[in-house]
Amino acid sequence: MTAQGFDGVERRGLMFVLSSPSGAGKTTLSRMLLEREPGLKMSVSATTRPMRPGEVNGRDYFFVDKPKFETMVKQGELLEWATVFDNLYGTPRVPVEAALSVGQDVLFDIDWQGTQQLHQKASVDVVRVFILPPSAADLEKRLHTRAQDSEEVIRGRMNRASHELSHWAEYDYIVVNQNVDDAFAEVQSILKAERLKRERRTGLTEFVRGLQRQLEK
Ligand SMILES: Nc1nc2c(ncn2[C@@H]2O[C@H](COP(=O)(O)OP(=O)(O)O)[C@@H](O)[C@H]2O)c(=O)[nH]1
Ligand SMILES: Nc1ncnc2c1ncn2[C@@H]1O[C@H](COP(=O)(O)OP(=O)(O)O)[C@@H](O)[C@H]1O
Repeated sequence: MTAQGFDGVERRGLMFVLSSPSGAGKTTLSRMLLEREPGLKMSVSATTRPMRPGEVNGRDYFFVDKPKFETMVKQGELLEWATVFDNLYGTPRVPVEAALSVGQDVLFDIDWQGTQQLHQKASVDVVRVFILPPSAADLEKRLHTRAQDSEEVIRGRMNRASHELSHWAEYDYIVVNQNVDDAFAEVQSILKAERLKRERRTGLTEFVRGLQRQLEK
């Protein structure tokens, strides 16, 4: 599980988690990260929720029915899974392990339940970021401008937001998404700094030994 840093020092891949109340901006920030950060691969979840306009099966989610999802759970195909808004969501295990094994970092857009499960399994490799909206009014406005859900679904998402918010303290970093470019810069800085953490940089001992050999010549 090693990646090569820009400086040539090997390190372990990391699992970068973005969570937030629905509508706070996870999807937007994830897309920006994937566009600008080479070496980062999105984990595409499986879900039983209906596809929204503009979504693509296999890109945004693997859209499956409930029996298929339950089979995936039984066969141990999911790294974590949870019920959110009456639908089932889960992370397929194989693509994540494959990406980490070739030295890529993996980005997850999952809720607090999935984040807890991932952290229990791989704590040192998991970086947890929680995105907050600047206000409840902004959150509601964003859910409306996204124009992908019915009034009833939006009401449900707003009702759940306060419950989701209550899990903020289980995360390593908190970003308020007021201006999207500022929030993106903050999320990107977290990723860059986490990639440099000593304990992930498995190649450091060898690198420093090489430096010492050069100095002793
Ligand atoms: N535990 C878990 N949660 C997921 C997974 N995929 C998506 N979610 C979460 O499910 C919630 C609903 O996602 P979605 O229906 O796409 O609506 P969104 O909130 O507008 O992104 C969000 O909080 C996602 O982070 C997953 O694989 N596992
Ligand atoms: N900082 C921001 N300011 C204004 N609108 C935003 C901002 N960030 C995201 N949005 C918009 O809010 C809506 C919800 O964002 P989205 O990324 O889908 O949220 P989530 O994935 O957390 O549900 C989208 O229409 C998106 O374009």
